[in-house]
Amino acid sequence: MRGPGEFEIIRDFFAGAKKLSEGVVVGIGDDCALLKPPAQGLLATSVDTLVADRHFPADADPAAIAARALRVNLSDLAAMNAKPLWFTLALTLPESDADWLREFSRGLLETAELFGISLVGGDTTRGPLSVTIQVTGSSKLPLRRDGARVGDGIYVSGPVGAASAALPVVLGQAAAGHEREEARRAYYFPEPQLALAAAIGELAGSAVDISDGLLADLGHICNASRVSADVHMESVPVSPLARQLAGENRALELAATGGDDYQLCFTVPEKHWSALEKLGLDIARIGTIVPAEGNPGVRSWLDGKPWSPTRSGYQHF
Ligand SMILES: Nc1ncnc2c1ncn2[C@@H]1O[C@H](COP(=O)(O)OP(=O)(O)O)[C@@H](O)[C@H]1O
Ligand SMILES: Cc1ncc(C[n+]2csc(CCOP(=O)(O)OP(=O)(O)O)c2C)c(N)n1
Ligand SMILES: [Mg+2]
Repeated sequence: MRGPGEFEIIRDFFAGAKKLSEGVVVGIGDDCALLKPPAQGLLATSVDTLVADRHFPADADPAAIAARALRVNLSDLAAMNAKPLWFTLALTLPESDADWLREFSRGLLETAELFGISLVGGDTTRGPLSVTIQVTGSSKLPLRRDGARVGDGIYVSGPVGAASAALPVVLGQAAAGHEREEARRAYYFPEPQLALAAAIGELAGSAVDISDGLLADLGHICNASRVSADVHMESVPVSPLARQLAGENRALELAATGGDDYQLCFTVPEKHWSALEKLGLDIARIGTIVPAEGNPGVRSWLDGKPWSPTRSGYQHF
């Protein structure tokens, strides 16, 4: 049976999100969306493409693919301390499959509702499966990568290593007993750290979300801020799931370089440390910003000795 055509796909699976939300003057259906920015703050915009078998298994549950695609984009808004407003979806499909589309749009629109962001447009094309989402938010107190200063504390928002330890389970290459569901959640449903970003907005000097790996993404803060970082690996909150799935040693490697966790890494100047502590957040101090002395970079230590992971963070090329 022939699946729905391009315009039926848009009408039946995505235009249902048309209910006008804040600032949407024209949503799905015209050549552009027309949007009214909030009176205060700056607009924050970011785009991430997820490619089948590169970012998610092609045969994954479509609702989970959609959830992950929107969540990783929301994570970029969190990294800048921006409140989600609107998003667009560019969907490339190898074929038109109504059952797949129904599940995909359900996962997408449920996630959108959960995080208070509205779908305002997109593009639907035929080709190898990929999902591109562009998000827009607004920020009154943006957190940038270039705001780290010598002496700042370096923090992570929560456990790292879970999603990359979960990958072999998700791909069906490793057996998992009772951890299977937790592994699926870690990989497909990363938690965008929007509330945490709002809480630290006035205290943090810089932030980045951890997509490629903790040390690699902290390296982006160092480069942008022209500083270096000392990271004490024994302070890194290694995910218990990563420990169970990968064992102690490999879990530390995955926590340092695995990526896909979408926790935030951020820096806080000393004058704000006591205010940060008073917030009572479940975060971990993992190191200190130090002078670049030539090349900005991240140095990691374990029990006082230099420690290097056996691989670097994720790079496409
Ligand atoms: N093809 C491109 N054209 C223009 N800017 C790009 C392109 N690819 C990435 N960038 C920009 O380079 C920076 C780093 O990109 P990336 O590592 O993908 O960021 P993130 O990890 O936050 O998604 C971002 O500011 C992004 O917008
Ligand atoms: C099937 C599959 N294989 C491997 C990975 C691991 N992986 C792929 S891309 C990536 C890094 C994050 O993606 P990227 O496109 O670099 O996002 P950005 O840093 O631009 O936000 C990781 C850890 C995965 N998520 N899924
Ligand atoms: Mg990347």
